[in-house]
Amino acid sequence: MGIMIKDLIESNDLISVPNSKHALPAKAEDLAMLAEEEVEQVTLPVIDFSLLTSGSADQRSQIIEDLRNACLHWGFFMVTNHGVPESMKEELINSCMSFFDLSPEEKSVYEVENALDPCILDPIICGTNFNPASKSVSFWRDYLRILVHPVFHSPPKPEGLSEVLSDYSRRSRDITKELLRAIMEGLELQEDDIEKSLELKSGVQKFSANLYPLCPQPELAVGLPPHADHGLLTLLMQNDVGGLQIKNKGKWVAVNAIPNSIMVNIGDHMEVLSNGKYKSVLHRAVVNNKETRISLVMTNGPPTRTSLS
Ligand SMILES: O=C(O)CCC(=O)C(=O)O
Ligand SMILES: [Fe+2]
Repeated sequence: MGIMIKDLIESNDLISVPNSKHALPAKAEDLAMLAEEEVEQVTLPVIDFSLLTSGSADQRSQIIEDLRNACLHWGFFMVTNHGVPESMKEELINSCMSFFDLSPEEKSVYEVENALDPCILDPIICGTNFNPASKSVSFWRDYLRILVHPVFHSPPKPEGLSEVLSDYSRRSRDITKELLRAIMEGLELQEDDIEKSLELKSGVQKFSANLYPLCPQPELAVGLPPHADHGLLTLLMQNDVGGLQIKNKGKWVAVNAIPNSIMVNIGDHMEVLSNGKYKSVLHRAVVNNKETRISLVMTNGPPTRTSLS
C-alpha cells in the first residue's frame, strides 16, 4: 500500500522530494516547463447566486447571460452569495483534516491501490497519488473520496464529518440544480424536460477532499495532472491557498479565488448535453513550499443509468 504523503512527511522530516526521478519520471520535460512557465493570475467571471434565486426578472436574465458567457469562454466561474455559510466550509475542512490526521492503520481500512481503476466501487476510499517506490508517475496529493448521493455513505471517523458532509451534500445539490436550470435556459433548452430526463434527484454526487501537503521542491512535483472532470458541474472550495490552474485559450492560467466563493466548472456530461458548445476544460493543481492546501470538490453527475442521447 502506498503510504500517504502527509504520513511520509511526518515520519521523515522530508526536506526534498524523495527520488525525484521516480516522483515524476515520464513527464520530466513537462515538469521543467512547469518550473519555467510564466503563469498569469486571472480572476474568473463572478456569478452572484442570490440574484438567480431572489433577484428581479432583469437581474436573473443578466445572470443567465453572464453564465452563458462564462461557460462559453472559460468553462469555469466563481459563485458568490451561494448561501453556504463560512462556518460550514470551516467545519468541513477541519473534519477532513482530522480524517487525514488519523493513524495510517485507521486510514488503511479505506485505502485502495488505484482510484482510477473502474472496478473500484467502494463508496469510501482514500489514498495517495504519490508512490516514491514506483516507476510510474505519481503526484503530490492525498485524497479521501466519498459517494454521498443517491445513498449517503458515512465514514464512522472522524466524528462530525458525516453530519456536515450530509448538510453540504444537500446544499451543494440545490446550488447545482439552480445553476443547471439557468445554464439550460441560456442554451434555450427546456430545463424542465432536461431535469426530468436527467433525474437529478437521483444524480450521482461524489465528494473528494484533496490534500496537498507543502512540498519541499514544488518545481519537481505537481499536485494533480491536467484532466477534465466527469459529470455535469463540479463545485470546488479551498482553504484560501491557491493552486488551481486552468487551460484557457491554449494557455495555463492560475485562478485567483475570491475568499468564500465556490468555483464551478463544466464537466464532460455538460459538454455532451450542450452539443459541444460548452467545453469540459482541462485543469490541474500545483503545489507550493509554504502552506498545505486542501480543496473540497463535489462532482455532480447524472444517475448512472441516464442516457444523454
Ligand atoms: O484541487 C484542485 O484545485 C483541483 C481538484 C480537481 O480538479 C479534482 O479533484 O478533480
Ligand atoms: Fe478536477
